[in-house]
Order: sequence, then C-alpha cells, then structure tokens
Amino acid sequence: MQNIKQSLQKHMKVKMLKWLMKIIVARMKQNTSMNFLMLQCEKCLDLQEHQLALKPMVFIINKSMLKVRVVPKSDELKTQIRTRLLQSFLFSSLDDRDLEIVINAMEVKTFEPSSTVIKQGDDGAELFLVGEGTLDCFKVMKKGEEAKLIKEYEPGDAFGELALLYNAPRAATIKAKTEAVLYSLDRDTFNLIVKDSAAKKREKYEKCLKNVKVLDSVSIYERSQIADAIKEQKFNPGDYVIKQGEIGDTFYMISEGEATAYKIFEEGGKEEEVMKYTYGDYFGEIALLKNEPRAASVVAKTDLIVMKLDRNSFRRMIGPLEDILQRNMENYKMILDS
Ligand SMILES: Nc1ncnc2c1ncn2[C@@H]1O[C@@H]2COP(=O)(O)O[C@H]2[C@H]1O
Repeated sequence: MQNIKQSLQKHMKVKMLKWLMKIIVARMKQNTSMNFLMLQCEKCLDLQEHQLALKPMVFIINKSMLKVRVVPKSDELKTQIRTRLLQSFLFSSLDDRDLEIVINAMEVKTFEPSSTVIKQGDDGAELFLVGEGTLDCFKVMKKGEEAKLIKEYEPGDAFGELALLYNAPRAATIKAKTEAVLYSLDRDTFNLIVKDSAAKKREKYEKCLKNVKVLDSVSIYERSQIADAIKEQKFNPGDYVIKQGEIGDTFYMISEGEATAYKIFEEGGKEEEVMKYTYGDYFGEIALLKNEPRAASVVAKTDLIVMKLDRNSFRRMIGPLEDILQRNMENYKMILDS
C-alpha cells in the first residue's frame, strides 16, 4: 500500500491522492472491478486538468493492485514475442509500456500438426499470437453444414480475440497445420491492456470501411481485421498526400473530405487533373501492386482524413482483391484515353 502511495504522490495533489487512496482501499475490501474504479476516477476527476495524470495513475494502480500476470521468460523469448507482437494488427496501437505488460503475461504453448487449438462453440479465455508455424481456421456457417476452411494463420497473426472482445463462444475452429508455437494471452491482461482500444478502433473504422466500395466483397470479419491495421492521417487543403515519381509503401482510403489526382505526362510538363476522390474512394494501389514509383500525385482538395494501410497490411488484407483492383485500374486508362 505504501508503494502505491509513493508512486501516486509523484502524479497528483494531496487532496486527490487522499481521495484516490480511499477508493483503492474500498476496491481492495470489496474487490470492485477495475472498470468501476476507472469510471469513478473519470467521474470525480476534472479530466481537462488531470488527463495527463490519469494514464500513469491508472497504470500504477493496475500494476500495483491487479497483480499483473507475469510468466517468467528469457530475454531471448521476450524479444521473439515482441517481434511477433509488432507484426500483429491487433496490438499495433499499444505503446511500449503496454507491450511490455503483454509480453510478460504471455505464455508459450506448442501444438502438434492437426491438433485443435480452438473449437467453435467452446468458451474461450485466451487469445493466441502465432510465433512459429501455420494454422487453419474452419467455420461452420450454418447449423448442420460442414466446416469450411476460411483462413490461414501465419507468424505474427493473432486469433481468438472475438470470444474475449464480445464474451461470446468461439466463432470458429483453429487447427495447427504444422507444428505451431503460440503465445497465449490471458483474458484479464487482454481486458486490461488491449480490449478497449481494440474494440474502439474496430467500431470506429468498420463504419468508414463499409463505405469503401472496393471492400464490398470482404467479409465482416476481414473488415474488422482491416480496421485493426489502419492508421489515420489528416491533411490540410493543398497538402500532397502522394507525389508522382516517389516510391510508395502506403495504400489510402478516404474517410472524410476530397482529394484530386494530378499527373505530369511528359518531362517538364504541367500537372493535369486526372481523377477526383471523395468519401469511400481509395488510391495508392498501383505502386503497391506493380512495385513501381507513384504514377500520379494526390492532393487534398478540402480538409482530408485518410485511413492508411502499409505495404504488408495491404498485401495481407487487400491482396486477395487484386482482380477487382486490376479491373478498376483499367478505368484509369479509359478516363485518360477518353
Ligand atoms: N470469419 C470469421 N468469423 C469468426 N471468427 C473468425 C473468422 N475468421 C477467423 N476467425 C477467428 O477464429 C477465432 C475463433 O475464436 P474466437 O471466436 O475467440 O475468435 C475468432 C477469430 O479470431
């Protein structure tokens, strides 16, 4: 208790400290949930003034009180887990401190080829991150039907998050295809560190992604995975999002505003408008599909917000839509030829 008090002292005034210590003691006595404690903190604190103090404070409380799970492991293993976590979309928005907690809590589990890791319909209490090996995901779409193979997992992919996010039974069956080394994360640590930000991100971007026409054929589940991988960027009118001739590593979808594409057709020539983009449109795919420099510039016409995917996410999420993208690329030619 003294430790908690000392750590908290660094972050807040005496009055607030007294109040917070009261809550902590009450929480200890009643075993109140962390969410309840957070709610009380948010209600009672003037967030404007104390927003900065809130995060370190909650972190300290979490660490001190929830006895954050630590599974002892070597530095080498920690580095291996970190590498995989950084490849995973689900964990992409965690800061270093949260990553450290997740790494500490993870447990290594190995599975023989053909063994079942998760069974559709079961209760689930852990999420898995693939360290090594590949796995298959099967789903029974309608009662009485055979399970269909819907997905393959490779190192850096995470699965088993739905049961934890939505307190639902396992939505699919996952079987090891090769020998698999998995890092399992327990429900409590997931709830504490990953759940809120992951759920908010999915909710926010799933809505915008529904308006991206090229993703019409993508399943609801795949759309939520794209949401995990998205990074957002804002531009002012006149800003260049993409410059013709540059190397490109990013795919863009517009969630707000408008943009215009310009192309210089011959050396020393002027930029000519070739395309207009609005809400739900995408651009930046040619450089990624063809491994060529940017074929045109794209400039923000209004205030612009884009959802970005990097090359790796694009390959894994949008790559299967290559046919549609190629067909759409033909449209550019038609516009330019007409
Ligand atoms: N189309 C899909 N529908 C539901 N779950 C899927 C699908 N594709 C992959 N999965 C994964 O399969 C996992 C099964 O366990 P969960 O329901 O906890 O979480 C699920 C997802 O991580």
